[in-house]
Amino acid sequence: MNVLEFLHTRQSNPHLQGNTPEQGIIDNILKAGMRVPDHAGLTPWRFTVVKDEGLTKLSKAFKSATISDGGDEAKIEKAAKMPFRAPLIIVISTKFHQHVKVPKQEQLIAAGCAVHAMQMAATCLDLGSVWRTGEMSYHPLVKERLNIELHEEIVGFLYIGEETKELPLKSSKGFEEYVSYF
Ligand SMILES: Cc1cc2nc3c(=O)[nH]c(=O)nc-3n(C[C@H](O)[C@H](O)[C@H](O)COP(=O)(O)O)c2cc1C
Repeated sequence: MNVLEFLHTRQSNPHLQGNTPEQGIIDNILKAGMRVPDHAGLTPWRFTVVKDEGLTKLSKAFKSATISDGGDEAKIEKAAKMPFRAPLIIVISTKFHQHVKVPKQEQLIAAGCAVHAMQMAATCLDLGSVWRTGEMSYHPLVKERLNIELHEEIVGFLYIGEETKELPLKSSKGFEEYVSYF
């Protein structure tokens, strides 16, 4: 498949499991995240790799956060299970810098590009992945447990693993109604 075909057909897969990807695979994914457009070269992102015992620690963080919000038993149980939906999660967060030419929003966008680049790298490495956020990504307790400062943003939890279910190729949205020429 050439790169254009790849871009035209990429899609997520939330059905993930299998072994923890080897370190070489993880490194290649992280390397793709580092290659994104970055105004003034600020590197306004941080990647936190969560695997093995880290998944249990993240589960405990999600559970504590849900308890602190007064969630019921079902919600607490659901939150605690979330990190086990894949053997590897990369948490992408911002690392905002003060810069006269680069407002925060550009730095947030660059961090988002890193998520997308890593998702595409995972696909190239024959792994499935899905970009998730949800309540837990905005929760101060979760940030604290992940050593992410409260004024930073969690841009995504990128769940990565072997695909346990092959999904049919979705049809592409047409671009015409979203495009105008000036
Ligand atoms: C910033 C962001 C946050 C997202 N958060 C979630 C999420 O919490 N849960 C979810 O099921 N999908 C979430 N998605 C959407 C999925 O990653 C995915 O793009 C969507 O299911 C469509 O599938 P596709 O990527 O195959 O087109 C998010 C996407 C983005 C860009």
